Amino acid sequence: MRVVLATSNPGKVRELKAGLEPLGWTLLSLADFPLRMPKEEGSTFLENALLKAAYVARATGLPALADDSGLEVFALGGEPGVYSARYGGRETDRERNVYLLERMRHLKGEERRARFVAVLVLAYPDGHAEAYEGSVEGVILEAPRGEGGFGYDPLFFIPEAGKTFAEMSLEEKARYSHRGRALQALLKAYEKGPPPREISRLE
Ligand SMILES: Nc1ncnc2c1ncn2[C@H]1C[C@H](O)[C@@H](COP(=O)(O)OP(=O)(O)OP(=O)(O)O)O1
Ligand SMILES: [Mg+2]
Repeated sequence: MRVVLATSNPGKVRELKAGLEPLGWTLLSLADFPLRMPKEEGSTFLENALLKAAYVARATGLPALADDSGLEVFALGGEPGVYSARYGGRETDRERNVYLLERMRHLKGEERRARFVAVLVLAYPDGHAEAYEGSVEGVILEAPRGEGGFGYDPLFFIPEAGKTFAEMSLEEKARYSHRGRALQALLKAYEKGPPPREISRLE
């Protein structure tokens, strides 16, 4: 199967390519189809992922896989959530990390718990779409650690691993991460070919 990765985020492309390898799909990207992507105006990760995947599937005539994901800090009522990519209007990952630390300055210990959520939507040109979700809990450190990954990875610490996502290899991050878990769900659904449509159609 030929599938277009409907993301402009190089960090996501890297993780999706590695995670989908067992399926043997031919993966294309937005570099192969220069499209102007729709505004992500949904109020949930699912809505935004569906918006992106459905748009690219229609525009290319090929199945398309989109990822919408974000960080939810419990003590901040789920911030930054669906605003993770533009938190505080900050333009770069580094600036958004600084902004998040600022917002969390008053929070100590258990109050720094957070989760990462990823929703993958695989949309087909005929309008059929499927969603796969993954999440992981961790703690937001008081200073960044590690050079790998992207986004809030240098601040997101997994106690069980004793590392942030930015200190993990691609393989190790895939085992723990929200996106890795969503990919595992997709892989399981597709291990014997496309799953029956009636159980996976999005309304
Ligand atoms: N321009 C924007 N303004 C406000 N919020 C945004 C904007 N773009 C994305 N978001 C929100 C939607 C998502 O839930 C969250 C994380 O962004 P997300 O779209 O997953 O990452 P991304 O934009 O880096 O990759 P992608 O190319 O896959 O869309 O931030
Ligand atoms: Mg986006």
